[in-house]
Amino acid sequence: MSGRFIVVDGPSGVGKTTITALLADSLAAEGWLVHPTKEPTRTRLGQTARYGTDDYHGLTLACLVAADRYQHLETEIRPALAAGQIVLCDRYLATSLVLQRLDGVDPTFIWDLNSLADRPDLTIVLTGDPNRSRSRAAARGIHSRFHRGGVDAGRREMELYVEVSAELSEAGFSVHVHDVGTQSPGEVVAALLDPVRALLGHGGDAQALTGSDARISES
Ligand SMILES: Nc1ncnc2c1ncn2[C@@H]1O[C@H](COP(=O)(O)OP(=O)(O)OP(=O)(O)O)[C@@H](O)[C@H]1O
Ligand SMILES: Cc1cn([C@H]2C[C@H](O)[C@@H](COP(=O)(O)O)O2)c(=O)[nH]c1=O
Repeated sequence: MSGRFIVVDGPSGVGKTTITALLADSLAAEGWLVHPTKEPTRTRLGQTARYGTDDYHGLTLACLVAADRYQHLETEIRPALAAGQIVLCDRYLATSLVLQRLDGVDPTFIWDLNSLADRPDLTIVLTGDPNRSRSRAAARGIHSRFHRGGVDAGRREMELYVEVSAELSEAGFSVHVHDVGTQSPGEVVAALLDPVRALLGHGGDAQALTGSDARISES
């Protein structure tokens, strides 16, 4: 039994956490076993990375988030996949390729550091107006130096996510870039269900999920 590994990435405030949660609800309502999670994780190591960006920079932060990722894979993601679940992860490799690069780390080092991390079955990259994303992040609350900086910082972050999406595709990753524009969270999720259902292999027909597939909930 083997599940599916889907990650949701993109700039601060673009809506990753909101969309991951709603996507998880939609898939669960269709009967799929879903394991929503996020990086950095809620462990001591992960929280050190999430809230420690004023203390840790460059190579140190790159190694911290990579260590958290390997622990996450070993203790949570791989077991959930082995149990046939759909793992939905808020932030993953694209974040490292963008934020650590903004932090002055050579991309080759970031690729090398992550070379033994599992390749997601689908990488969703959300993009959107940097002004809107930055204001949403500010309204929600700032807990990282990467959230600070004005719209110029937001624009650079967004451009890098677009570049990194192309890099990931070239490296053989399956990448779906979605511009959220002025869509509501519900509209974003509705648009993302197409590529997700294509991955899950039932052509958008939730009724086809009736008990024979190992990834379907017993309930
Ligand atoms: N499509 C949307 N339309 C309107 N508001 C949204 C939308 N998506 C998210 N929001 C709101 O924007 C704020 C930031 O959303 P969220 O925390 O999901 O973003 P994020 O990308 O996970 O941010 P971060 O990376 O900084 O944690 C939240 O208050 C959320 O309710
Ligand atoms: C996965 C990942 C995270 N970070 C840092 C950047 C931010 O401080 C936090 C993310 O916090 P949020 O609550 O999700 O906005 O973690 C990083 O530098 N590199 C990474 O790969």
